Amino acid sequence: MPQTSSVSPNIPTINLNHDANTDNADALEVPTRPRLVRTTSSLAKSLLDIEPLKNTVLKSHGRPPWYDEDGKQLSDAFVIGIAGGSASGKTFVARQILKSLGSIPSVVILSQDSFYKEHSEEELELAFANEYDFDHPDAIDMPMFASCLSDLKRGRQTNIPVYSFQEHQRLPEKKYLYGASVIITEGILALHDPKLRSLYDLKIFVKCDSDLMLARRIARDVKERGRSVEGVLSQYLRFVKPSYDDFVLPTSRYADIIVPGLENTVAIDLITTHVRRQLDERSRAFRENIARLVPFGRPSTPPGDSIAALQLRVLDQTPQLQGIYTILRDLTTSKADFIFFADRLSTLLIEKAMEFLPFCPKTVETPVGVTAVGKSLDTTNICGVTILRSGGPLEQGLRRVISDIRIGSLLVQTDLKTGEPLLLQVMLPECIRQRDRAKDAYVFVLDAQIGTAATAFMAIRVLLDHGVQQSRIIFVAFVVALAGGLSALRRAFPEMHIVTGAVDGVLAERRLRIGGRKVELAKSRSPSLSPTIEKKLDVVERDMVALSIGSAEMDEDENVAAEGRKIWVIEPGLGQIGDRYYL
Ligand SMILES: Nc1ncnc2c1ncn2[C@@H]1O[C@H](COP(=O)(O)OP(=O)(O)O)[C@@H](O)[C@H]1O
Ligand SMILES: O=c1ccn([C@@H]2O[C@H](COP(=O)(O)O)[C@@H](O)[C@H]2O)c(=O)[nH]1
Repeated sequence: MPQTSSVSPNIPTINLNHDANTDNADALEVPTRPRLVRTTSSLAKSLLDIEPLKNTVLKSHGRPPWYDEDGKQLSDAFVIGIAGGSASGKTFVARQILKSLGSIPSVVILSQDSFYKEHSEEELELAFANEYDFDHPDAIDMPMFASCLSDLKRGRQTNIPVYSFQEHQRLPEKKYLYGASVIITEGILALHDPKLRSLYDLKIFVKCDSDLMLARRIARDVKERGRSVEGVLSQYLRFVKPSYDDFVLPTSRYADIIVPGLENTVAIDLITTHVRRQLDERSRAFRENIARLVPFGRPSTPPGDSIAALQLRVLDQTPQLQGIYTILRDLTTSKADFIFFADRLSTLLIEKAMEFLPFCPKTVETPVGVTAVGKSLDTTNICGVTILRSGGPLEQGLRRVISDIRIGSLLVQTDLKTGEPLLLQVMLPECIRQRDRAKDAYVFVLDAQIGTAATAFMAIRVLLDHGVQQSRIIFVAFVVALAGGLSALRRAFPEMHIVTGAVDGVLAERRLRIGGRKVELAKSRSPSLSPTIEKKLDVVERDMVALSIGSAEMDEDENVAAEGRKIWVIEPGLGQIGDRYYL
């Protein structure tokens, strides 16, 4: 008999999405504002320290765009199905694949165990007496399994059941999952159901010696699942082994690859090479493509025409509003004034955005005993989603107007190598996380500005993936650039609403030169600038860098250091609003 190994694998995974996946609504109300995101190298170190969890989206360096310039999903997630006997090493193989894939964007190991059916009192009695057959295909809710997997594969969110082996029962809570580009499904009957099989891009069967499986199962069930050796043996002889022979082993004929349950590094190398190739074929330059579609720079049509064509809801340009913008645009405005006027403006913008909400007629009795007919708003399914960090200054206005509103957040940063946006964290309010509520939700998306529109595309796509209706998304921004990605955004999402107070003409290209950790904007300055303004400019430029590269660590790529990296800046603009507000 082969020797079992007691050495646990060193697994490089970290769950950046962990908090976002909790059902803790408080965590959603007060999103954290990460100033600095850890470097890839420090991430990699932490990855080595943390045991991966099943049924959790694990991310190593963010999710690049999964949709095209029309806002449509480009490709489904890559799904691997792993079947094999109990304790054959399915989870081990899944984790090894994860480890070998290295810096893949986001992955989830979805366990078939989550889909054991709910058990009645009688069934529970049998289960605790080791007399319930958990190994028959009927024990698993295959339609629910296939439906959750299908949602995840198509990029939709899903709410999967949570199963307790100790209690032999499905728990009342559900687990929210969203955003995996690779899904590894594992379970004894993962290849049994034809509908499930049709969802896999790669089918694996882990074949292992029966004695080894039994030995491993006894060790695991006693240690982790609160069982006795006698109980495990009795269940094994009565149900596990017969079902393995009748239902599990026969599914090996559907597998693309049979992997041994021990010493399987070569097989895992082959699998990961295949998966990596498949993922490379799916990746695509998104931001570059929008720029090709609608060349950035200066607007080609008069602003009035563009505003009408783009269906922007712009605040009336009263002298009072112009006064606020003048203060906010002014480089010399103090931080205190900037915050004060940004807060004022955010309230005006949100009040305007409220026009898209469904007010209903309401009759009230006034203090003088007369009835008055008015309007009221049910705020249950109204929420906000802030794009971190620059959308934060709009939250103040939203809370002033709807005091009890739930506000979630999305952290999107620019990949320094590709210039593409990366989705790093998703923390959404409950009314979006639950599919049946998402379709009724009205969502204010808060971001300081729309320039290239790459971040806006990502935010809208996340909401649509959750089932939010496009016409119920209200994007609120302090400023938008006419000659940026706005028209592509409008073309992709014609029904969503955009509310702003300023439409600026130009989206200018700048070069960022990165030398070591020093970053400069390569735009020449007037020689007559006073030292104070020079100093201020340094701060603003540093902040612009933060705008364009987020708070991601700068890489040390030598080519980039020499040539500079291309970034886009709205002109005249307000500078880096998030940083001027917070720093
Ligand atoms: N290839 C392997 N080499 C060494 N130990 C393994 C291997 N595959 C599985 N194991 C060990 O066997 C036990 C059961 O494996 P696991 O992957 O949890 O089984 P399954 O998911 O199929 O029920 C675990 O302790 C695991 O570490
Ligand atoms: O409540 C339960 C549910 C399932 N089982 C046993 O678990 C294995 C499947 O899990 P693996 O991780 O693939 O081993 C299956 O053979 C069932 O017999 C259980 O004992 N109690």
